[in-house]
Amino acid sequence: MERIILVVATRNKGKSREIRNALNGCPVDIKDLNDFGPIPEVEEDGDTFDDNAYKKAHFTAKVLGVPALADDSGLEVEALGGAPGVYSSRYAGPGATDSENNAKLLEALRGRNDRKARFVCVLSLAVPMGYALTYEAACEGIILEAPRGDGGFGYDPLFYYPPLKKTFAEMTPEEKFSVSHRGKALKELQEEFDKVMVWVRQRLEEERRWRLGEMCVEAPNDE
Ligand SMILES: O=P(O)(O)OP(=O)(O)OP(=O)(O)OC[C@H]1O[C@@H](n2cnc3c(O)ncnc32)[C@H](O)[C@@H]1O
Ligand SMILES: [Mg+2]
Repeated sequence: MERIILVVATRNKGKSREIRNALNGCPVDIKDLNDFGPIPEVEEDGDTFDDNAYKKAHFTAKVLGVPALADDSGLEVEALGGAPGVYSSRYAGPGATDSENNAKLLEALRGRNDRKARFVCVLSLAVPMGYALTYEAACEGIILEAPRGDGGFGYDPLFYYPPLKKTFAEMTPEEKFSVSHRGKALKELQEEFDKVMVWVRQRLEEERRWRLGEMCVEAPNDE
């Protein structure tokens, strides 16, 4: 049987590495956005991780004509009312670097004792016609007063995970995968991967027949 192509729809190298490592060995041909010509960026204007994950996955699947897996994730800090949340990648402004975002977070929490936070990850796997599967997970921790460790990406050096007494940036990739928001969501996807591939094949077949006018299926609402 022909292998399914799955494109990992992220421009974040840290995320891409974690997702590709997790799916390595799964019966699918993993591609990333660099394997295709340049495609426009999606505007991440949804109010929730869920909305943005679906938007990125569906847009990419539609443009490239192959199933796509997107990740929308971020950090929710309790004392900041859940900020930076869906704005995590641009907390310090459009195009902000990880260190600018981290500096802004430290500033926002300066002098605060309540430093509880959680990382959230929503994965959306969409086919070109718009059907999608969703996986979601979170991981709770504490925001430190200064960065520790040089692994990982994003807010990892500030995110301390008490059960392992390490920040995400001090963990090996395997340790981070075993406890992180993205690791947990990816494990759920891995566990039912065979079923997911059956579902994808069915949707692609429906789509093919639908294009040929052989059947009348209702496409889900497109945004
Ligand atoms: O949209 P794509 O192209 O996937 O890449 P992005 O970096 O813009 O990703 P998001 O829109 O989902 O923003 C998520 C931000 O949250 C942060 N983040 C998410 N997961 C993280 C993790 O595992 N460790 C550290 N920071 C993380 C990081 O700053 C990301 O830029
Ligand atoms: Mg983004």
